[in-house]
Amino acid sequence: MSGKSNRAAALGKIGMGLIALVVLLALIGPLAVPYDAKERSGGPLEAPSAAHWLGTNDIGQDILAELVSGARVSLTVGIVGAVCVMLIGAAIGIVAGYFGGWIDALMMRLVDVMMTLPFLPLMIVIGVFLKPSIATQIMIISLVMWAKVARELRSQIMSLRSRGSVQAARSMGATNGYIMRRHVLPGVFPLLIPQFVQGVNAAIMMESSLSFLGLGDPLAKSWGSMLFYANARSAFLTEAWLWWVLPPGICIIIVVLGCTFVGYWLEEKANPRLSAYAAAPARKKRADRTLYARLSERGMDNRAEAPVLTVERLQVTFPKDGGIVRAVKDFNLIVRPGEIVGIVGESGSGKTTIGAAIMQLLKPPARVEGSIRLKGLDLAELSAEQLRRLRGNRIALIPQAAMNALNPVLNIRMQMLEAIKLHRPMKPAEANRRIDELLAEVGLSAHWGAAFPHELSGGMKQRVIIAMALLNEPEFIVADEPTTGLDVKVQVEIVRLLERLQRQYGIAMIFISHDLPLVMRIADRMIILNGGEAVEQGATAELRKYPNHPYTRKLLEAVPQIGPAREPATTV
Ligand SMILES: Nc1ncnc2c1ncn2[C@@H]1O[C@H](COP(=O)(O)OP(=O)(O)OP(=O)(O)O)[C@@H](O)[C@H]1O
Repeated sequence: MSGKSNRAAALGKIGMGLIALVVLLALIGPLAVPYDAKERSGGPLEAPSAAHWLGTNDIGQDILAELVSGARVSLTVGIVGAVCVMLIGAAIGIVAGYFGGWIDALMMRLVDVMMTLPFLPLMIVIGVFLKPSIATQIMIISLVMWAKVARELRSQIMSLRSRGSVQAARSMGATNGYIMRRHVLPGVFPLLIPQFVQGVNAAIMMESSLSFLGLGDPLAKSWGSMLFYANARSAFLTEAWLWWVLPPGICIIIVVLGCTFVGYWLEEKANPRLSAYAAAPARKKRADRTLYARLSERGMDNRAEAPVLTVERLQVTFPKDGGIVRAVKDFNLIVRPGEIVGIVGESGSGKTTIGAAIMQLLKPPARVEGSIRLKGLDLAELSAEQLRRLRGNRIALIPQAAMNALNPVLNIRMQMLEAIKLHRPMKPAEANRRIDELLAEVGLSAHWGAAFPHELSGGMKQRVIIAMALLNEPEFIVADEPTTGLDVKVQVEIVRLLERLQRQYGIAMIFISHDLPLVMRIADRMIILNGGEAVEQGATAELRKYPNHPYTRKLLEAVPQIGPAREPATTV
């Protein structure tokens, strides 16, 4: 967990402690009969005598009782006020953001008007007009605060509405009610909680201000009304302020600080990207050090480094119709640290078979010959248990069809938790933090962890698969057609994401695809495969400029437009 998240959690605990203190005060409130300052003579307030504090003088009540009673009023107005604000603001924000068009235009103009109205005169006019009471205070608080909530939620809903999964659900004939329930509301719900806490905070402040202005219920003792009476009876001018101004002031500060800390913590929890982004530079630095800084320190490029993966004379055959299919013929491959090697070839050329052979996933009757070494470790010699420990841990696969790779009956977080548990014992809290961090890395907010695969668009599922592949920080990744079935825009997003993460973590990777332009975007080196045979290989830029083999030339000619090739990793 990042330092920032630690800080947020610590502040959250302090905040909850402060709020618990005030709630305790509010709970014992009924036991304390408030001292009725109104009944006292209209003269200046005094500092209480010792007898007063001991409850032995004729007033018979003390400031403490008033403070305790005030906690009830302030909390009630704060919570009820915030509930009203959230209900009005959320209803208007969600409807405007979801339906858009003229409904949105109309509602947002109303929001604009509300936000430009001068707050203080409005409060005084309404308060005087409706007569001071708790109900009036709640009404003023709701009226003044809903517009901000509506505006923030509207923008969230607009971004959720445009997500691929919502579009897909709509294209499958899902009703507005279904989309709202399954896609939109689950997306905004985590944001409502921190907003509510902040709302309570603001409402308590506003209640104090209203009461201080004399717009509070004259019969209900609140901290604000204590300040009102303190002001009205000159306590601010005498030493009595210490007793009549400081205690309610401190109570207000305690509850406001408590809500602010809890709100901050909840916001971090609802949006782990806030902390993930803060943590990102440290992570990058570490990856840079392991890969690029290390290389420049030695004055060597990565071609001089020991390969992460070495494949020598790989042959794969399948029995078919009494004969055999030679799916891979005499294939050689070297992948060095931090390198992406693209394997390109048309359908049936043997790409997936090579990936499966590297992952040791081919079973008889498939026949595999040759050697596959991960940092010198001969994978063919490992036992089934050793291989199990290796897969998903030191080497990971990003499979072709993300839709089939995810378990439809488990939510994303459960699947990611299982992937971690398979390889390393981790406390649930730590594992969950790792999951949130990885989801944020692939551009998904933490609440998607609770989603089931069918709730995710193809691109989102592929992001989840990428996050799962990275969970245990593998040294090597086989990305087998990781963009199949995705539209062109999402394909580019996924490739950029893979490239960023690969650079960030310094992982070696093979990127398998039939899509030559896509491979050229990401790969440092490429291998052109035809009929199970590597017909040509070389640095991407070289191969593009000077293709030797007729098949490579044919493939290049078939590409209408090619984007700039990725610079080799060695030039960094
Ligand atoms: N389990 C199997 N049994 C028999 N033949 C197989 C098997 N798996 C693959 N092959 C054959 O091996 C050859 C290479 O298949 P492979 O799936 O590796 O190609 P590919 O380049 O990945 O194709 P695509 O891009 O369509 O996935 C094909 O001729 C295929 O028919």
